[in-house]
Amino acid sequence: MSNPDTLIVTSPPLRRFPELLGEPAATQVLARLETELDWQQPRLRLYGREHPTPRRQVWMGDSDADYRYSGRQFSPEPWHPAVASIREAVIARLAASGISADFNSVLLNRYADGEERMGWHSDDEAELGPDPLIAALSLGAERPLRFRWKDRSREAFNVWLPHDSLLLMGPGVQRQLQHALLPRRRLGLRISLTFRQVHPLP
Ligand SMILES: O=C(O)CCC(=O)C(=O)O
Ligand SMILES: [Fe+2]
Repeated sequence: MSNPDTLIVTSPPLRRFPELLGEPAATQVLARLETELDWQQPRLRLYGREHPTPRRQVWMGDSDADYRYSGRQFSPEPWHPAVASIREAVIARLAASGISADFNSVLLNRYADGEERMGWHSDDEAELGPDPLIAALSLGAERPLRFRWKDRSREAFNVWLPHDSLLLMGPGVQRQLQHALLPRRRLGLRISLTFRQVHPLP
């Protein structure tokens, strides 16, 4: 079988699929997202002080998929056609593995270099429901996503995310683990697209 996926953790399910889009499509779409999206750098409040987010991001999705992230409310941008077709490719790849998923929104993260990063968190906002399924496509520089268990007696681990790989965080991952994209030296541009299903709160 070509493109076998790697089961990193069985329970809760954490799985990496190589080559979602193939070349040259993956490299072309990276350049397109880099230039065509309106990348934002919101300021974050941390320990009572404001800091620029150490990366840029775009929140995209269906118009009713309002979302809170790091204490901020985001209204999604409309689907960019390239992102809409990536969403279809993600859903199709998961379906081919017997996983039924739908996504009404995506957070795109742009890390210009190895200094840019994302701190420890779980994607456990109420809008995502109790057991979200999140699928993350990585484009550009290969970096590790670091995972640690909320039960700190278990060992933390890295998941390396090569260009064009898809990481699936299944039910329970956000409840049991946190993840972070830690700074690393000498790395170039990376863009990740983390697809989610948001259930707007009443
Ligand atoms: O850039 C990554 O791979 C991680 C992104 C992430 O954790 C998120 O969007 O919640
Ligand atoms: Fe996350």
